[in-house]
Amino acid sequence: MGSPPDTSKTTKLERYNSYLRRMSSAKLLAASSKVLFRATLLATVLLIILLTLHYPFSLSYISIFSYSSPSPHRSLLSSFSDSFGPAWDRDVRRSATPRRDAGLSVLVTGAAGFVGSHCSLALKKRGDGVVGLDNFNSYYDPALKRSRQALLTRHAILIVEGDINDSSLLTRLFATYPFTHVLQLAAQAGVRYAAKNPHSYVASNVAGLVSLFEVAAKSADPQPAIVWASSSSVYGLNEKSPFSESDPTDHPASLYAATKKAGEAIAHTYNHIYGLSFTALRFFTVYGPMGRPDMAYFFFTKAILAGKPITVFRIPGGKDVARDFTYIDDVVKGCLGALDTAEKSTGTPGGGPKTGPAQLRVYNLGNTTPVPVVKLVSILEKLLGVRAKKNVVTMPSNGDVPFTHANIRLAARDFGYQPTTDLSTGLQKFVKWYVHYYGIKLKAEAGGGQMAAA
Ligand SMILES: O=C(O)[C@H]1O[C@H](OP(=O)(O)OP(=O)(O)OC[C@H]2O[C@@H](n3ccc(=O)[nH]c3=O)[C@H](O)[C@@H]2O)[C@H](O)[C@@H](O)[C@@H]1O
Repeated sequence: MGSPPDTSKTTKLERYNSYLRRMSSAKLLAASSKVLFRATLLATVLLIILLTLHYPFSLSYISIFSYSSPSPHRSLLSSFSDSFGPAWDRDVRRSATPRRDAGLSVLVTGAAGFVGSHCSLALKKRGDGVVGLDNFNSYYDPALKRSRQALLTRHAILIVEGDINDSSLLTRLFATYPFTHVLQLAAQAGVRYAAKNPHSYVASNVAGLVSLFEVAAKSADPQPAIVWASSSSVYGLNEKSPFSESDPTDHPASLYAATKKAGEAIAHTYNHIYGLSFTALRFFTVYGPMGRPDMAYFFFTKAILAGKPITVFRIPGGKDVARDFTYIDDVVKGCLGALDTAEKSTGTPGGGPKTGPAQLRVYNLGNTTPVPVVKLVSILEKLLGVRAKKNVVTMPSNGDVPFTHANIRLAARDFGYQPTTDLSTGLQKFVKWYVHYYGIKLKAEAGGGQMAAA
């Protein structure tokens, strides 16, 4: 018999092979876990990007703009109008639903605008539901509109990006939520710009208005009550002072004024035929924090701080041009008062006959104290601590009127409108916001305690 084979070497080899096999499967496992982890991470990132593009408001509660930043860029959060779907519907309903008993649900058009953003915040703060609509056009710095949007987003107010001329978007909004009110502030503003770009006024202030009224009359169920921005400019070359709502408005001095006057006539028609409830608010040169850069008090401030000249208009014959400058907080109170007292529309949804006459109102929202523009400049000089370089010229005849002065008796009687902010106080608040927003430091100059921009 031969000796048994020596298996010790074979056994060692097998053990070694099995060790190698265990090692390589462990490595394989580790490697495949890494791949799996990376793939999951990539998929998550892709999913987030997709969600952001398609359901912007779901993520827009995360604040990405600073209120004080002068140049927030357009973000992924902005295009709502082409994002219809269950998440969009849910976001609209969430933003539109009031948080108080008998609260209003208001569609605010022009919500990224000056008056629109302030009104939206005030409504939301008292527990009303608000959905904004804005086309974010570039008539003035869209970054400021995005900044206002960011502020509204932080208060859980959704702004849908779209135009009032987009009937299908409007129809979709009303189908998604039964808004009780519309605060129609989307418009092409500015008196002198109308000479440069007349068609933009017709597109927004006439065609856009008709588009909104059509949907409100024929698609919305229930029909909302509509409160909307007319303008003190409809008084045109009126010489009677103060201006009362019953004064004639037959002499508009600008195409802007003419389109606002047309808006009042169009509202009358939709009230008469379809029973839509309308309240027109004639705003008198509204100013304040987060204001419009195309307005004189705003661009005067910018020019004065930059040491650049400003042009101050005078009426032929040397009289001062004057405006009934009205502070934003006073106007907001007027807008809310008008909404609160607006009666329901009386039409039949679908555009059928009205069941009875509907409310049709017009109110001045002014300050009642006209101030010469030269006085406005001297207040700014004091607040900024810089002397303005003034070019005083005769007012060109491209849309401006010599003066405005509101009689507010009707608004006071019907919803307690009472402006409380004088121009100095209001401009002080504006300047405080302006220097903060644009990161400007006003510093004391050596000697004389004068202030200057750093
Ligand atoms: O109340 C209104 O109905 C209107 O108020 C303002 O229009 P306006 O009063 O002309 O406001 P600004 O453009 O800010 O002008 C204010 C005053 O400064 C004067 N101004 C304007 C520009 C300029 O370079 N120099 C100057 O002296 C104007 O003549 C006016 O008296 C708004 O721009 C309109 O959108 C609004 O509808």
